[in-house]
Amino acid sequence: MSTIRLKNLTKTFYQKEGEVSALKDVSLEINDGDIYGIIGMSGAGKSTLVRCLNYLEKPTSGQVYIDEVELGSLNEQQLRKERTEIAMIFQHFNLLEQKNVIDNICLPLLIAGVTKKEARMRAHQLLETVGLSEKSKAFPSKLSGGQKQRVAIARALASNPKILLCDEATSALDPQTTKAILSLLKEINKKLGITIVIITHQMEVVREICNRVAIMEAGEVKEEGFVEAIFDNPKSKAAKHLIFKDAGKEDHVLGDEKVKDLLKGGKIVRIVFTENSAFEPVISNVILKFNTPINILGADTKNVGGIAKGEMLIRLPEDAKLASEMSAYLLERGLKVEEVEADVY
Ligand SMILES: Nc1ncnc2c1ncn2[C@@H]1O[C@H](COP(=O)(O)OP(=O)(O)OP(=O)(O)O)[C@@H](O)[C@H]1O
Repeated sequence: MSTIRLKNLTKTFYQKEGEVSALKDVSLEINDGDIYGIIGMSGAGKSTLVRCLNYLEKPTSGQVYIDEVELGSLNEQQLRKERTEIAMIFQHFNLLEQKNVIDNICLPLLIAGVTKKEARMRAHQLLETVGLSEKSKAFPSKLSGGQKQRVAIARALASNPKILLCDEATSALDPQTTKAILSLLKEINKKLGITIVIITHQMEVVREICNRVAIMEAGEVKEEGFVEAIFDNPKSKAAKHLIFKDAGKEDHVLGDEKVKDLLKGGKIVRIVFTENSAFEPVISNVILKFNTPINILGADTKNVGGIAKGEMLIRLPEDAKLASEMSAYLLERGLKVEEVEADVY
């Protein structure tokens, strides 16, 4: 297990066309055993952050501490050693196509000086851990995306890392395979006690397995904290944006154009229910009490860190007084009610 501390990290790329500030004063603390999500839209700086985290990219300023060792203070050899404790998996798996599964997993062990016999034994154990024993002799071209990622995870675990960095590791996978890989990562985190950092642009990935999350936009961390707290009550525009997009996703009620149309009418609010409250009585009661229909735009239940949460998007009537009375009524019933502003989308 391992603690990661980023302190006032900046990274500026100097190019002919000008400077790009990919990271601006990023400070984060990732605790032992966390499954920590770093989420943001394309260009937010996620990949730069993760490359700075293991010093594949040297930050322009600021410090990276792994278990209180500052990576900037290490020489090349020490840094290489430290890096063996930080493994990484990628969106496109990065397996060697000309080597079979077992040889792909053996490779980092052989490079580290482990004997061939030992490496093969360990590789077979790792294949079992990732549930792919029957594919030991297959070549990557014969594997599905999910199977390739399992091999990549086994290879990453070969060096007994303290930290596993996952850079968009499920972005190329279908939803069902994504779930299976995320549940494997969760198991690895629990059983082997490895701290996991997940870089993603998908809120559902964060919801599914992360305990904490940092939301990035334009090189900055806009919001950071426990996933459940941010899901219930997002404060920054960046968090609201990601959560709102996620809310409309599963029932396909809200396509992009449709949302823009809907935002033209009365206020849209997002309501979050816990396990102990149900959608229906509250919504029926509000309709009965105010004798006014409300438009339900989408509703579903989501798994937030293992807890079932209900979520609903409704449009309140255009009459501002009535809308605010309805909001107040919902709030009084202990629901989280949050207005979705047009500029959040
Ligand atoms: N080597 C580089 N040279 C110049 N600019 C770079 C370099 N790497 C990244 N950038 C710029 O830094 C910014 C952040 O990029 P980064 O790849 O970290 O974002 P990201 O959040 O990972 O995006 P994506 O999800 O699209 O990969 C972008 O404006 C990008 O163009």
